[in-house]
Amino acid sequence: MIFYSCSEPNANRSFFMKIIRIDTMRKLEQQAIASGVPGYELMRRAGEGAAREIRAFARGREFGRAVVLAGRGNNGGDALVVAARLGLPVTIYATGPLNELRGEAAEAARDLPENIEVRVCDGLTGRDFRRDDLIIDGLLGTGFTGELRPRFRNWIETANRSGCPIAALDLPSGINGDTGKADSGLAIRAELTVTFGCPKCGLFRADGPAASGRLRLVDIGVPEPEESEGEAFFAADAEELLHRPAYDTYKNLRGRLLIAAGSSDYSGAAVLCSRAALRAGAGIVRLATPVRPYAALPGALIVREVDTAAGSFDKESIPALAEMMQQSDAVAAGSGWSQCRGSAAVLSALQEFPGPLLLDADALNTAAREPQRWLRHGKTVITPHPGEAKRLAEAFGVPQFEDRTNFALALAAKLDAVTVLKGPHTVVADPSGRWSLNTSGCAALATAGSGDVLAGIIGALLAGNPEHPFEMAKLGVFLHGLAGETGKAGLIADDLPEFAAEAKARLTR
Ligand SMILES: NC(=O)C1=CN([C@@H]2O[C@H](COP(=O)(O)OP(=O)(O)OC[C@H]3O[C@@H](n4cnc5c(N)ncnc54)[C@H](O)[C@@H]3O)[C@@H](O)[C@H]2O)[C@@H](O)CC1
Ligand SMILES: [K+]
Repeated sequence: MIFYSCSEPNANRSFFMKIIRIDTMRKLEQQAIASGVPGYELMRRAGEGAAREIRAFARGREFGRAVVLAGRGNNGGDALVVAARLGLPVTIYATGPLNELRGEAAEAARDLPENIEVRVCDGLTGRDFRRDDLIIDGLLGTGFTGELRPRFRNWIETANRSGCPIAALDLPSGINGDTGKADSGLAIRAELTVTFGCPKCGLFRADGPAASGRLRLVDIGVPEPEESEGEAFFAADAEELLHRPAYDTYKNLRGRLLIAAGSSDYSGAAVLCSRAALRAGAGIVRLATPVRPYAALPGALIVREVDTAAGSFDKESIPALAEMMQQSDAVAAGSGWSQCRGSAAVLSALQEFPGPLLLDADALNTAAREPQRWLRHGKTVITPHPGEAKRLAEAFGVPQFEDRTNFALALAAKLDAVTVLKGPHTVVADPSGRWSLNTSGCAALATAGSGDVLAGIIGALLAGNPEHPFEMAKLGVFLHGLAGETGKAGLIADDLPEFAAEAKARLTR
């Protein structure tokens, strides 16, 4: 309808989001070179793309200098390309003389502008970094094997200890690209990792997520991989899903969302969820809530206080909800509910909604309390954090796999619901067996109310595009992650809806 221009999502639409192993990446590079793209051209694309992403990362932050750590392999070659394009004063710390580099890296060294300072260093100390430095990690990429050599331990430890933000190229140095393990117990801790061609498995496994931070992907023009270890969701995927609404659209067409949220204890959750839904582009948002919140409500919101006996949704709320469901394209429920004896009956009533239903927070805890009442078949999105997922698993007899992807898939299959298992690289799993890992976001999202905002964003997307809950859940999680990234120090959940709207606007064609 609004966001999605195709009638059916194409499972093979964006090959570049396939997560692959290192040997597959090497094969793709060789294929690209064999088809006539020079190796140095691939490196140039990688470096230029990384510089673009790093400039975006640095925008609004006051870096005085970029310190580029360059190893002797092609990861170091990428770093030299980046150094020339950052638009910041640059100092390169190289592990060896640049005139000893080979292959594409030697070509990058040849093209390095002469005015860039290069220091060949054995070891680094804290004095080699300034407070306002941005560090670029081009020490080790996919060629890293075995134990870190002592000199690299010193470089990585010193960079991590400097307190300066680090942007890693392709992989955080020290992380095994396949297993994600920091085999020597040490790896660069990056805030941003810009990876090239296809995302590597190691970014999503073991120590990889904590070491790599938010991820960006640069398309360097390698062919589509045949092998894949899974899917990851990047900006290009969001761009594909987001389209400007038609000029002659109207509010009903942009999606009508009913939010059933809040209680006398948690009235703010209803406000966060509603605000997020409005900012995410729902045409009409109606809030059903037991208690009028203290916090200021957006004027655009339609609010109805529902009857309850105890200040949280119960049997008495059902007639109002049923009436409001008839005016809605999607329903999002559970944020700030708190639980009472009557909430199970409310959940049963909501499950009769024929369109997409998103269930969050205490709606999920309610389902876990009375699993025998679960009626839904399809068109459901659940957004559990790990604690809620555990309760659901116990109630519904779902094996609690340690691997989060398998766990989310098992929940999705059992409940016949798109499952958004929240955490670093949130997993979105579809009952069909498809799954995707999110790549946006940062620690700032681990804050009270963040989940209420996520529920509102996905709810709005579902209302606008009810036929594609899996795609809309992935998109909503991605936008929510970007919103967290744009936050300044002291970000709170109240800031997220506006930031999510800005992120969406940047990605909308
Ligand atoms: N080949 C290509 O076409 C492209 C490669 N690209 C870049 O090239 C990288 C791969 O390049 P390389 O294969 O040259 O490998 P890397 O540059 O990742 O690593 C090789 C270097 O690491 C050293 N090394 C390996 N294990 C070590 C250890 N345990 N301790 C310390 N040093 C160690 C090696 O001696 C060598 O100097 C990718 O990660 C990516 O950044 C990109 O430029 C895109 C195109
Ligand atoms: K690196």
